[in-house]
Amino acid sequence: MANTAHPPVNPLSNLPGYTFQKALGTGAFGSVLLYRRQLSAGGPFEDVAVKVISREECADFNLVSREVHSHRQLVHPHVIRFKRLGLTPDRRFLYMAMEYADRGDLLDYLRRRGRFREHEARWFFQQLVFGLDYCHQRGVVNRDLKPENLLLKRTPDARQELTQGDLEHPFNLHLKIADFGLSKEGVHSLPKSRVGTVTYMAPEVLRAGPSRRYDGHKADIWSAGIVLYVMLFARAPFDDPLATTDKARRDATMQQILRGEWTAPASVPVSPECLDLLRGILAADPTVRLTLAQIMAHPWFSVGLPPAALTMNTVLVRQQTQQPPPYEQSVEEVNAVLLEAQRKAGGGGAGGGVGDMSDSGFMTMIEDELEEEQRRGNAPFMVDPYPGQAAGQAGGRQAAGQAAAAAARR
Ligand SMILES: Nc1ncnc2c1ncn2[C@@H]1O[C@H](COP(=O)(O)OP(=O)(O)OP(=O)(O)O)[C@@H](O)[C@H]1O
Repeated sequence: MANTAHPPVNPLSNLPGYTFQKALGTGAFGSVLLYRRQLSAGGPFEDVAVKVISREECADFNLVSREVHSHRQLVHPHVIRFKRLGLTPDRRFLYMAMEYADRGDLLDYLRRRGRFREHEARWFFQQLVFGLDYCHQRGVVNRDLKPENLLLKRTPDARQELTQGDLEHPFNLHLKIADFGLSKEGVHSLPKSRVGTVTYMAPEVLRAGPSRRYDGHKADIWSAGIVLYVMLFARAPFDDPLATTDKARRDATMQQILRGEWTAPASVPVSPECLDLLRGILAADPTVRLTLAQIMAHPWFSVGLPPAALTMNTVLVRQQTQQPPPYEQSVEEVNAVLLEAQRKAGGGGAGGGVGDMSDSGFMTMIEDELEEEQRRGNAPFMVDPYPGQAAGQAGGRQAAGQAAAAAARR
């Protein structure tokens, strides 16, 4: 698709306090850029990752609104923190400033380092599960968990001796869930997530359609299980690497997922407890799949965790519900930006309104994206985005618990 509204190199050039550093990457809908910003006049600086979304190409502001409001209220050590939504000085782009994860994503790290040892995989998996459980308790499902969307950030107390060349040791890294779906249906007409890998999708997601619903929480748990498998074995449980085209590979992968049959490579030694957990998570039938509470109670998962880590999320959610954490922008300010973006862009997508979003209404804002797609007559995920086209044209365990427990106290 012609990108008629490609952002300039430095779209915030006239925004006081923001200094461009470098481009971080490009997603389905726009760019992500690194900025250094001054928090107050003469005050300290911080690095922020800034997502830039073209207003012209944004087809559904309602969806953007929901994603922004979801992300904004997630305040957790294992979730990328949302900071601010605004319009660029030229008014052509929405920008979203977020916490910057300075060590790239889990996929890149895995590629460079090779498969993790079991205790290293557990370190990251514990963080993923804590972050995911928090999101679910706050009423937010992710539906796009994959190593590319799990970002890494050097821990403040990282130990120099744990670096390996230019690679940090896993125990120096905190995992943070990113990407709350801004790239999905509505923001761009051909979302990359639909085109991209099906590797992390649960069988019930592949089967979903207008008359077949699925539970997004269970689907997230499946995806987390695939992430664990990939960390342990550096390959996906469902795949056909010998397929000759991308489409054939995707089709074969989907069939394998639907059959729900997977094995662990015999060449990689993994403990029986770990395999038992994987079997519980990668159960094709979502009704027998382990819940997050069951995962957290599993002997393989809980190794090295202080008891407080396991109750942290409940405490945190209770505290945040009673007294919302200090957000940089009020809900009214965010809504004003969204309304402004929508108005000038000529009305935006279906429904349009953003006025029903409030802090108190947040907990009722549970996953209804599927419903929305169904209303629009889309059968998500079973759709081949390129019908009739050839493929290729489309262009320290203890520390985890301590971090968790410390966050619970904050
Ligand atoms: N908060 C962040 N800190 C550091 N890097 C980030 C941050 N957010 C995104 N990035 C990086 O920017 C790039 C683009 O991210 P983005 O989320 O837009 O796209 P994507 O995940 O590749 O695709 P899609 O959004 O379609 O799933 C990725 O390489 C990602 O790792």
